[in-house]
Amino acid sequence: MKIAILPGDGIGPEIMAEAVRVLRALDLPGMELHDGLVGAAAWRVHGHPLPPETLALMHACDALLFGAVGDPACDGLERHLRPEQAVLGMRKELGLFANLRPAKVFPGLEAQSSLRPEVAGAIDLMIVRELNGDVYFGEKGMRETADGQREGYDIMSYSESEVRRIAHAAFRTAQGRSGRLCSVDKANVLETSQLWRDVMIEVAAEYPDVTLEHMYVDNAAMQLVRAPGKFDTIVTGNLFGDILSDQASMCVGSIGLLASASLGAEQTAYGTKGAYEPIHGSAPDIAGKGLANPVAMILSAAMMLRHSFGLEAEAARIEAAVASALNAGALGADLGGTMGTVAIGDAVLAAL
Ligand SMILES: NC(=O)C1=CN([C@@H]2O[C@H](COP(=O)(O)OP(=O)(O)OC[C@H]3O[C@@H](n4cnc5c(N)ncnc54)[C@H](O)[C@@H]3O)[C@@H](O)[C@H]2O)C=CC1
Ligand SMILES: CC(C)CC(=O)C(=O)O
Ligand SMILES: [Mg+2]
Repeated sequence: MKIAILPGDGIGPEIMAEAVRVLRALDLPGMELHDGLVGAAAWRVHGHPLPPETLALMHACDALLFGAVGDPACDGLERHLRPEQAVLGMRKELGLFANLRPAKVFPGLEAQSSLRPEVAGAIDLMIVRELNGDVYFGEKGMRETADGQREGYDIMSYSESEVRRIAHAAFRTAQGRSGRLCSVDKANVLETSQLWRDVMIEVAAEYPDVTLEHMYVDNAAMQLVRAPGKFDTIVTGNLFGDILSDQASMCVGSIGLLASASLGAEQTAYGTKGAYEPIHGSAPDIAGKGLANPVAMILSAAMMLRHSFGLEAEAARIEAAVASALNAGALGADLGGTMGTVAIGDAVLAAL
C-alpha cells in the first residue's frame, strides 16, 4: 500500500499534515507514505511544477494524496511552468478521467450553509466531473487578429470515447446511489455539448435502472441554490464540473469540507489507482496562518481508503469521526468558528 504524499503549495502542507496524522492513527498494516514535490514547491527545487522525480513516484504508488497547488508569485511564469500544470499534468499522465466530488450537509451544520437551513439540510449529491478533456486540455494560445488586436483562444472539444467512458462511470455511480442521473451541458449552444448529450442518451440504454435527465448548465447553477436536494448524481464536463462543485461547497457550508477522488482505469493489487484531493486550491490568502480547514483533505484520505484500498470500514471510521467532531463544534473561521487547522485535526483524532 504505497501512497504518494504531495502537499504542494499554500495551505497544502498544513492540511496534509492533519490528513497524515489521521492516516497514521489508523495504524494500517503495510501502509507506506512517500513524500513528493508538486507545484511551486517543485518548481523552486527542480525548475518544473511536475518534475520527473515526482512523475516516477506517482507511477510507483498505488494511490496519491494531493494537497493543492498555486502560488501568486508564479502567475507571471510561462503557462507550462505554472504550479497548476502539476494537477492538470497528474490527471492527464495517470489517465484520471473521473472526478467524484460528493457534497452532503453534515448534521448540525445546516445553519452554516449560504442557503436556508431547511434547503441545505436536503443536500446529498455527487458530482461526476470529466477530468481529462474539455477546454482545459484543448489547444490554446495567443494570436493577433487582422486588425492588430491580441486574441486569446482555448479550444473546447470532447471525443466520443471520452464522453462514453465518463458516462459509464456516472451511470455506475448513480446505480450505487438513488438511480437518478442529471447530465449537465450547454447543448443549446455548443457542439461539444450536443455530442455529450447524444452519447449520454446512447449509454443510458445500457442502464435501464437509471433515470437520465438533461439540464443546461446555467439552469443547473440556478437549481443548485434553489433546490439542491433534488439532485442526486450529476455528470458534467471538466469546466462546468469545476465551477458547479465550488458552488455546491457553499451550499454545504464551506469549500474546506469537500473532498474528491480522481479515478482512471488502472488497477493495482489493492483496487483502482487514484488521486485524492480537496476541491479547493492553495488559498494563498490564509496560507501559513494555521486557519485552513483540513476536513476536505482528511475526507479525501477516507475516499482513498475506500476506492484505492477497499478499506470501507476504515474510510467510514474517518468520516464518522469528522462528522462527530464537526457536530461537537470543531469549526474554523470558514464555518463561523474559531478553531485552527491543528485543533480541528486534534478533534477528528479524538473522535476516531
Ligand atoms: N487542485 C488545485 O490544486 C487547485 C488549485 N487552485 C489554485 O489555488 C490558488 C488560489 O485559488 P483561489 O481561486 O483563491 O481558490 P481557493 O480554493 O484556493 O480559495 C478560494 C477561497 O476559499 C478559501 N479556502 C479554500 N480552501 C480553504 C480551506 N481548506 N479552509 C478555509 N478556507 C479555504 C480561501 O481562503 C479563499 O478565500 C490559485 O493559484 C489557483 O490556481 C485552485 C483550485 C484548485
Ligand atoms: C487548476 C485547476 C484546473 C484545478 C481546479 O480548479 C479544480 O480541479 O477544481
Ligand atoms: Mg476548482
